[in-house]
Amino acid sequence: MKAVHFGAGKIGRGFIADLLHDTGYEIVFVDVNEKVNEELNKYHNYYLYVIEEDYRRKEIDKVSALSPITEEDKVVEAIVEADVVTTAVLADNFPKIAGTLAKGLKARLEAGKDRINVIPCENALFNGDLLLKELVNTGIASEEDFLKAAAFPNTAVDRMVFGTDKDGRDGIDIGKDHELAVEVNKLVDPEKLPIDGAEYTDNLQKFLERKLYTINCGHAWSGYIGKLMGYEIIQDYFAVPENIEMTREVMREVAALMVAKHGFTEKDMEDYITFALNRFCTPGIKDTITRISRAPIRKLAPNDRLVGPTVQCEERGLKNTLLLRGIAATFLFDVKEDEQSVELMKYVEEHGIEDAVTHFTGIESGTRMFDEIIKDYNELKEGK
Ligand SMILES: NC(=O)c1ccc[n+]([C@@H]2O[C@H](COP(=O)([O-])OP(=O)(O)OC[C@H]3O[C@@H](n4cnc5c(N)ncnc54)[C@H](O)[C@@H]3O)[C@@H](O)[C@H]2O)c1
Ligand SMILES: O=P(O)(O)OC[C@@H](O)[C@@H](O)[C@H](O)[C@H](O)CO
Repeated sequence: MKAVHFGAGKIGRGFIADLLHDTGYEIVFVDVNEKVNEELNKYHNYYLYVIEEDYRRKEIDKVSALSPITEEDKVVEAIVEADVVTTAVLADNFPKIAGTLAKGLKARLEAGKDRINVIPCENALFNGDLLLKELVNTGIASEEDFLKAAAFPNTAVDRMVFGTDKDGRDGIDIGKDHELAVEVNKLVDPEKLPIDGAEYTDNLQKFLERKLYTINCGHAWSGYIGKLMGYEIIQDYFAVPENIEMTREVMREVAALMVAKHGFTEKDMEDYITFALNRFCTPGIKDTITRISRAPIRKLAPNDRLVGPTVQCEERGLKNTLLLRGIAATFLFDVKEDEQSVELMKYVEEHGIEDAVTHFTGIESGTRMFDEIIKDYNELKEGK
């Protein structure tokens, strides 16, 4: 069996390819990073190291890599021959992979190939729908044709993964726990599950929102607030018990929403928060705030991890005080190496914070939430 996977980064190699490999697929990675591609093509294997098992080494073999820039024809051929396609490139990069993927799917149709599962593994609500939209935007085929060629289930993706240099090779440290939840009803054949070790659900939104709005929200929130407190490594922030409690409180705001909206029990949510915080504090790992809070414009989108739960709490009359403060802190995330941070800072400078809040979050001026964000922003800016 053959898999084509876009994005040989940390989640790509450290999680998705791990599951694909254990399912029995040979994996062709498609990545723009020539150095990673060279190493994959030189050794046809790489290593993962399981953090909680004293960094036990696990080999992933039968791999190769192609560049979508210099070898697009070969990528298209590989898609034609593939049994499954997956992605982990960051959802912001969907427009960049869409052209090549669209050509591959069109070629499958022309070759009379069976419908294939295209499974995006990105932190974004409804990532399958988003990817399909980008494919249609290429104009290479119609939505109807793409749906004839492939199924695009939405997913939720969760694993700790960190790049590492060990044994003179580029490897990945991985957490033992993981979750790849896939919308089963959108698969080509819900009876034929394409990836072992994934979970298949017909109520993805429930699990997706719990993950994105609790783990990723708590994570990003801690990064934005932590950076203003002077931290660079998130484990240093979590080394202080008061900080853990502050993050627990913001996650509890989300938990109340998950209980009200999705019917999780309060205990389910308390356990989930504890699980998440324990993971954030795993001894021996170092995760930078610039990574966990990366791409702030994506993270400020109306249905993403910060604004999504904040607005839904407001609509249900639930507390969102800390969530609002986290949104305000995001507008102060000033990191020169992060393209979206640079764009965000420039927008605020040119248009003012009031305009920026509505522009990026969709929260209108004249609302209580808007006023709170502006108040918090001004306080945080003055170092209060
Ligand atoms: N890192 C985590 O802990 C984690 C956990 C769960 C989910 N995620 C999600 O997984 C996805 C990948 O994140 P990551 O941490 O692996 O990022 P990463 O930066 O390590 O990997 C992304 C990879 O995509 C490649 N890429 C970018 N543009 C491309 C293009 N046009 N064509 C082909 N390849 C391209 C990059 O070169 C890189 O190798 C994201 O959506 C992220 O939100 C990450
Ligand atoms: O990948 P992002 O930028 O959407 O979010 C950053 C982190 O919160 C995220 O990568 C987590 O570490 C991961 O989702 C845990 O499974």
